[in-house]
Amino acid sequence: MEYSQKTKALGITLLELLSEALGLKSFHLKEIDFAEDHKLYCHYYPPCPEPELAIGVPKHTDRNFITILLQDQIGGLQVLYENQWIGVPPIHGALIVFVGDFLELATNDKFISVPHRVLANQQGPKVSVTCVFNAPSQTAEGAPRLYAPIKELLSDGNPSIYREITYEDYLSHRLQNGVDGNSPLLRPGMLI
Ligand SMILES: O=C(O)CCC(=O)C(=O)O
Ligand SMILES: [Fe+2]
Repeated sequence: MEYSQKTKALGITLLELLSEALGLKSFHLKEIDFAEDHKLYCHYYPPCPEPELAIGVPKHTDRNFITILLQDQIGGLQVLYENQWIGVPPIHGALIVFVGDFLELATNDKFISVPHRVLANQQGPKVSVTCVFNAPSQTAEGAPRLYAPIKELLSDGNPSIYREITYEDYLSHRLQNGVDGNSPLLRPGMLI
């Protein structure tokens, strides 16, 4: 409970800093409901006798605004950087922050949602905790919530590259991707 409250507060601070980094007022991302739907998930990875034949979590991008991840000392998290899987070594007390697909969309690709995966491991069990800031599918009035790049970030030199979409549109593109793990934002139906 306390961890949940602290990570929520950290997430809000991050949203303020990210807003400023984008040249927006510090409350901008928070005010467009980025901090509204906050959840905590615990992952348990049992030790795997043949890790080369298995995967902990397959390649994916996160379907939210941001993820704050706490990993233990076992390791196995990798990010895809320039077509190579790079290990993210565990550092005691450190948190990892992922930009999710909806922040990539909102910032018109200024911030990129990086594909990542978790390898299976002979050691273990491994545990991790993720705190996610989700993109609500509906408005407070119950209408489908629309997502598009933030207008203040767009200009003639930086036109919107994404269509206005609902969370349902996003999910259906994500499901069409099957198991390739690529961001649904790369699909033609998302791009203008
Ligand atoms: O457990 C981990 O290290 C990462 C989990 C993850 O990528 C996720 O929950 O989206
Ligand atoms: Fe993830």
